[in-house]
Amino acid sequence: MSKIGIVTFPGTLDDRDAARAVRIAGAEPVELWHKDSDVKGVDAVVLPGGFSYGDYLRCGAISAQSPVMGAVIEGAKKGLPVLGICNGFQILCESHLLPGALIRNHHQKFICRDQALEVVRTETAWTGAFEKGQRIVIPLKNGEGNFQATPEQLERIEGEGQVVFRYLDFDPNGSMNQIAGLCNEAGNVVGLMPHPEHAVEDVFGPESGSGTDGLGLFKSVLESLLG
Ligand SMILES: NC(=O)CC[C@H](N)C(=O)O
Repeated sequence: MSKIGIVTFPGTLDDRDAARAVRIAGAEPVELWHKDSDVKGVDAVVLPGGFSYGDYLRCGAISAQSPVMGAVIEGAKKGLPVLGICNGFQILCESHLLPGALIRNHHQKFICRDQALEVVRTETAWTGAFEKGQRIVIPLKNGEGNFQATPEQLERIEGEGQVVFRYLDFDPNGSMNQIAGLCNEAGNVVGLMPHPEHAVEDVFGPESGSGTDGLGLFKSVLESLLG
């Protein structure tokens, strides 16, 4: 059975839901702690959402310097699949595994809603089980989800096809080009602001969409690990 590491930083909130999503998808979750200096031989890593280090300095900035991130960065460069969800996406940008930055929502408020997304890119370790252009609905909950990049970075992101998800119907935070999620050039590292781990069971998932649209990310990585 594939093993997926879930990293807990001080202030992480969604590690248990991420572990549950991994289990429902059919893999074994492995607890990783921010002080770990290796990733215990896992097949993939999830950086879950939350408020690591109380969002001090900038969301994800302190976590990006933790020992475990040294190992995650090293693994990611060799092709280890890594998924950053919300605060995890912020950590990936702060670690420079993904380009750009997440800043305060343009309306300056924390937002919590079921959000429609377009799956723009399916050639990644985490989205292969979706159809290109598929519409999915998963929860979104953050204060700093506004994706910004320099004009050169944005041109490169769009030119290389690194946009994985875009917001549909409603602009929740002012992100450039409605970008909700990105991948690195190789496609093994994916970060997104909305929370797929909260849409993996009928009874708890959003009322619109299938309710379990988030499961596709976790199923996708297992398929990609099988090759
Ligand atoms: N749900 C989350 O992971 C929130 C991330 C971060 N603390 C923010 O508010 O933007």
